[in-house]
Amino acid sequence: MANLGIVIPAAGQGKRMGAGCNKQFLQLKGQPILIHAVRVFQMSDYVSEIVIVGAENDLALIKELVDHYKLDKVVSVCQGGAQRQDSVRSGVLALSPAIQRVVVHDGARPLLTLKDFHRFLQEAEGFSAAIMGIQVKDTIKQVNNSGIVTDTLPRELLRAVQTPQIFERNKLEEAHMRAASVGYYGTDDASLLEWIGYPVQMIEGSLENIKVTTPEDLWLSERILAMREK
Ligand SMILES: Nc1ccn([C@@H]2O[C@H](COP(=O)(O)OP(=O)(O)OP(=O)(O)O)[C@@H](O)[C@H]2O)c(=O)n1
Ligand SMILES: C[C@](O)(CO)[C@H](O)COP(=O)(O)O
Repeated sequence: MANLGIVIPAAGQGKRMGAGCNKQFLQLKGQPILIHAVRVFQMSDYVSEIVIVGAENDLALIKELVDHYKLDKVVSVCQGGAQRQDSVRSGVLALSPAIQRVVVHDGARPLLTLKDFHRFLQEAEGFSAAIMGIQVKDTIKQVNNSGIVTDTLPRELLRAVQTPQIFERNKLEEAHMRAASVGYYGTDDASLLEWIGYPVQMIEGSLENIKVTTPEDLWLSERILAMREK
C-alpha cells in the first residue's frame, strides 16, 4: 500500500462559487480549502509524493502555501489545463517514475478524513481501479431536452461519486492518453478507464466528503468541521 502518488487537481475557476477567485483559496477555519484537501495526504504514511495542479496565475500562490504549511511531500506544483481531465493528466505525468499507484483527489474536497482515506486504501487493495461513492438518497429520474421524464433509474444501483479515486498508474496513464488522443472527456478519471473497458470497484464513501462547489457548501463545510471539534 506504501509509495502512493497523489494528484490534486486545483486548476479550476470556481465559477459556480462566484467568489471572484479560485474557491480553493477561500478559508475554512482559518486555512485555505486547498490546504485542508492536501493535508490528509501529507499526514498519511502510505503517501510518498504529492503533485498539485494549479492554474497558471495561481502557481506562485500555491507554491507559497506549500512552503508556509510545510507540505514537504509536495514534489511538484504544475500547470493545469482547460478541463479537470487535462489538469489531472498533467499531474500524473509529473509524478516520479517510481510511483506505481496513483490517487486523484479534488482540491475542492477539504473534508476527507485520514481514517476514511485509510479505510478506502484498505478496501481498494487488490483492485486496479477503485473509487469512493455514496448511495443516493433521492429518486433519480432521467429527462429529455424538453424536461419530460424518460426514465426512473433503479436507486439501489446508483452512487454519487466522490474522490479519492485510486488507479494502477499504467492504466490511468493509458486511459488519459487514449482519451486525449481522440478528445474524449469524462467528468471523473474512473470514467476514462470504464470507457476503455477496465473494471472499476466502488467503495463506500462518506457523506461528509463533500465537494465545495456552491456558496452553501462553504457553510456546510464549516458546520462539519465544527461538529468534528466537539
Ligand atoms: N480545468 C480544471 C477544472 C477543474 N479542476 C479541479 O477539479 C476539481 C473539481 O472541479 P470543480 O469543483 O468543478 O471546480 P471548478 O472547475 O473550479 O468549478 P466550476 O465548474 O464551478 O468553475 C477542483 O478541485 C478544480 O480545481 C482542475 O484542476 N482543472
Ligand atoms: C471527480 C468528481 O469530484 C466526482 O464527483 C466530479 O465529477 C468533478 O466534477 P466537476 O464538474 O469538475 O466538479
